[in-house]
Amino acid sequence: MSSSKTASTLNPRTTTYEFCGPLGAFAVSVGVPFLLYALFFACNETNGCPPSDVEVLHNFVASVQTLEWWKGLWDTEATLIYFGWYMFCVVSWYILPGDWIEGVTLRTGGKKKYKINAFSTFLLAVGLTIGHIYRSGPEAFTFLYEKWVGFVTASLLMSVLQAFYVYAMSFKEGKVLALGGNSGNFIYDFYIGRELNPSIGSFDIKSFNELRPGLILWVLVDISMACEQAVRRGGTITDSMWLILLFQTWYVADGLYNEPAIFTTMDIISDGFGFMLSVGDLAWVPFIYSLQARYLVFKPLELGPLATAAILAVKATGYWIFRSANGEKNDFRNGRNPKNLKFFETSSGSKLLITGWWGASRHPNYFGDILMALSWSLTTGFDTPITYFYPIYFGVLLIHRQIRDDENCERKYGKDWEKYKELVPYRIIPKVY
Ligand SMILES: NC(=O)C1=CN([C@@H]2O[C@H](COP(=O)(O)OP(=O)(O)OC[C@H]3O[C@@H](n4cnc5c(N)ncnc54)[C@H](OP(=O)(O)O)[C@@H]3O)[C@@H](O)[C@H]2O)C=CC1
Ligand SMILES: CC(C)=CCC[C@@H](C)[C@H]1CC=C2C3=C(CC[C@@]21C)[C@@]1(C)CC[C@H](O)C(C)(C)[C@@H]1CC3
Repeated sequence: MSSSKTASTLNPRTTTYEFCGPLGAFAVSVGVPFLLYALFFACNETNGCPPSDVEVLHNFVASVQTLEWWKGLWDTEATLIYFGWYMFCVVSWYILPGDWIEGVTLRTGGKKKYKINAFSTFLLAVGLTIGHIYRSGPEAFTFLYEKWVGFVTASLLMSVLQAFYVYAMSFKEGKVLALGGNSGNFIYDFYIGRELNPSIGSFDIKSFNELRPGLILWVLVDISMACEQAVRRGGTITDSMWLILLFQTWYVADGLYNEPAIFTTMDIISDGFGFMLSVGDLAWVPFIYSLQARYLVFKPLELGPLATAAILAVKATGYWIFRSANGEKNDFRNGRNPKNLKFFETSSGSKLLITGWWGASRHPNYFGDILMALSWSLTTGFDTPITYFYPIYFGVLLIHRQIRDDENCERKYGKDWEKYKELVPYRIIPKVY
């Protein structure tokens, strides 16, 4: 077989588009950076959240027309700190000890190996931060609040640079491309991700970005918001700030502690690494997911014991569903079945769970995740719809993800997937959707 024939068998052309094709890919690529800035300018202490005054809006539109305003998006110090932070994560990956574990079997028949030390990187980063605050006071860690826009720009710059790098490197010989990212259309492939697992030596770029620089930064951003609130309130923070700090730190710590579970997710198994994931991991997660904490800096809120208990109940229910569902699947995919769950065997040889959480709906983990997202927004009360952006976006993302995953599974399992759908008819919320 000629080498070009081998390449086309291994990496077939993508013939169907997701995200409404190149136009949709272009819209999201422009829309995500736009939203990152828009959610800051539409929700901050100077303009309000949302700006209520027509004059504020008018002044804002006028200032955008000046060069000075555009220059304000750039902050050299923030950029240097951000790139330093990224290097800290890379060096931690390299020097901190960790087991090397195998991911799932790739379509080439091989398996990739990943170093498991995301949780220790998290402990190191948070430990150093808390030590710094303890020594120098909360005012020493408010710079993420003060230089917000500069950090957003820096993270966008890093996302764009990485997306171009992986796109260019994907043309080197012998690369395994994502089945959905090889359309030949630059805009689409750049966005979706052309190469399945871009890496530099044993350093896997996709899983590294998904778990470390953005996810851990999100917790540091929340800590910085709590510090800013503490400075303003003479050293104390509100119960709502404690809650958001606890919830989101828990969510991140849980994801990192269960690092091996990420190797059975859709992003790692079937999606390529392109602008969608680079900007999602590096900019969107730390600077959009922390919106509630940033809001609570300038709108401090004491919830009281009843509201706190109710919000805790929503969070705990969501977490219980999310963790047990992800645990059941991860155990099962790694050859364990401690709960003795029933399954059916597909003709591809792979098995699908049909009892336990995966018998209640086809994506029970999404349901738990949405409940947790809702609990985070509830900590901000009901004065503005803007802090509810996250659960709304997340609902849309997960519904879209469920459709994409259903299509992937249909391709993988053919008629068996139809049978599975009859056995498990609900998509996300058991008995409802
Ligand atoms: N916070 C955030 O912003 C986001 C969080 N997430 C979270 O990430 C996690 C991973 O999500 P994602 O990868 O999309 O989806 P899942 O973890 O649900 O994984 C989907 C895969 O699971 C396998 N599977 C499906 N049904 C069964 C079954 N019955 N038994 C065994 N295996 C089955 C299939 O792969 P195969 O059969 O090939 O193994 C399928 O492709 C979720 O918890 C989600 O909530 C996701 C996106 C954003
Ligand atoms: C349009 C746009 C900005 C898309 C990007 C989506 C990304 C933000 C998400 C895609 C999948 C994600 C996952 C997590 C964070 C968000 C992104 C990157 C995750 C790391 C969060 C923590 C969880 O425990 C998780 C490990 C299960 C999860 C994996 C998927």
